[in-house]
Amino acid sequence: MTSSRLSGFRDLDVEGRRATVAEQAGLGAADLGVLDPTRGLTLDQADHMIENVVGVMGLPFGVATNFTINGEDVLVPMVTEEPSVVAAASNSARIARVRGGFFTSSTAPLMQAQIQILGCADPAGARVRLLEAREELIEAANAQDPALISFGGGVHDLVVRLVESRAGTYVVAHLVVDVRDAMGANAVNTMAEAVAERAGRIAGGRTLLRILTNKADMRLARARAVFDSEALGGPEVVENIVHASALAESDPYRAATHNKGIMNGITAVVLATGNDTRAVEAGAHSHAVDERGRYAALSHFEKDADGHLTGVLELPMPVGLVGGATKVHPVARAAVRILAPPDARRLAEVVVATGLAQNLAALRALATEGIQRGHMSLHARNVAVSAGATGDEIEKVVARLVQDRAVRADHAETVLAELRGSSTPTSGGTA
Ligand SMILES: CC(C)(COP(=O)([O-])OP(=O)([O-])OC[C@H]1O[C@@H](n2cnc3c(N)ncnc32)[C@H](O)[C@@H]1OP(=O)([O-])[O-])[C@@H](O)C(=O)NCCC(=O)NCCSC(=O)C[C@@](C)(O)CC(=O)[O-]
Ligand SMILES: NC(=O)C1=CN([C@@H]2O[C@H](COP(=O)(O)OP(=O)(O)OC[C@H]3O[C@@H](n4cnc5c(N)ncnc54)[C@H](OP(=O)(O)O)[C@@H]3O)[C@@H](O)[C@H]2O)C=CC1
Repeated sequence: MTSSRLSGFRDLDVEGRRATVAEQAGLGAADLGVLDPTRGLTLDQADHMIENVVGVMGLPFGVATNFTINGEDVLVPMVTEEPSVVAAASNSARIARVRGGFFTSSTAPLMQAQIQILGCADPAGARVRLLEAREELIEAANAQDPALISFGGGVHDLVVRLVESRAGTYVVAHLVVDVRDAMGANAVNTMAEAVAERAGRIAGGRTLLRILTNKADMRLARARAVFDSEALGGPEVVENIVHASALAESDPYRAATHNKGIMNGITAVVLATGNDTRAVEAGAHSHAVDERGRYAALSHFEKDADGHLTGVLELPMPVGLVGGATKVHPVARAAVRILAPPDARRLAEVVVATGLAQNLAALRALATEGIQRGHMSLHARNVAVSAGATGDEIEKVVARLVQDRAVRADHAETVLAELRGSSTPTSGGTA
């Protein structure tokens, strides 16, 4: 990647943008041909992915510009139905660049599978017996996935917890598995199922659930950035964003929306790369519960000693490069080619950096002019099209809706009727 700072990129047509991305990412133009809606996922491929297939649904695939992560420029592929998300991520990344962009780190890719054991007469004793059998259980689990072992992964540890419930005490054994470049659900579930019966016998109970936990708190990725005070709009903006962050750290009503803003970025990259959005979302929301049991903001913003804004975001990021839809979906493969991450950890870090960028853009808008001007002026295109505008009419209707500060379907229909020289408003989408 030569540069992600692509001035004027948004003003190109789709073909022009695609050629620019291919050039910047060092790809041949044909590599991104699958992004053409007529050449993406085929019905036959879809029919092999899920059940009862009757079609394929398209979603917009964009790239966020301006990202520098650990000193390297990268174009970030994003799939989302929501207007202003890609613009917002690009906008924040542009501001972050002033002070070096995003800096990221991550833990080893450790996923955990749980084995629930019921009816142990002596749960404390069962726990210790299981820990005594650690080597035997790890060896049996590792035997399930020689490929993973050959890549340097495999079971890393055995942890045993006692969980009190309204139905009694459960002994819950966790296989902690280094899944390397996989998301890892299938790999760890296979291992848990293979050793569960033996674990139950050692514990003196009956095994029930054998499944990974989506609270992937041993597989964390982090991003931080310094957002220049002047580029943000001055010291007052920094102050206001700190207050916005503080409210989200203390008030679950605000935290839910704050975190939704983060997930605008995260889910878009996870989806673009064919990863499991629900697994990432479940992990994120479980991580948002703080040590006092309260749901809180995932990110934190502070003013640094020089008066600039620092932002940090850390959360579980179970994304892979080798399994699931990432491997079979042609568009997901194109997204991975654009990003070219050397491994799944790097992909996880890019996802979290995008989440932080997305969060900052929304907070900056909220802490200054409000969300509606920037968001609604991009949303206005949807409204214009829903009202029936086509071709050149779309931009003309958008301009009027924004100018009149009335991004509404009824107003779009009135404006469209005026443009067409008719006094009767069009009725949505039928023109
Ligand atoms: C929308 C902007 C970016 C406009 O911001 P602006 O300052 O009017 O834009 P600008 O024209 O000055 O451009 C600034 C940069 O933004 C990018 N940009 C700007 N426009 C485009 C575009 N059309 N296409 C592509 N990129 C665009 C682009 O990078 C550009 O720089 P350049 O690279 O061109 O030199 C700004 O108002 C913003 O960041 N708003 C936040 C929008 C947002 O967060 N949307 C998410 C939906 S709202 C929501 O779901 C979550 C929320 C808000 O509730 C979360 C929360 O409460 O915390
Ligand atoms: N609760 C949840 O989140 C659940 C999620 N899922 C789904 O599971 C899927 C992901 O499972 P996952 O285990 O990642 O997928 P896969 O089983 O498709 O891929 C993992 C396998 O890929 C092989 N592999 C090849 N190269 C590598 C490498 N470099 N690093 C690691 N493994 C490598 C390994 O062995 P080998 O070659 O022997 O295959 C490994 O076991 C997703 O589709 C997800 O939706 C499923 C159940 C529950």
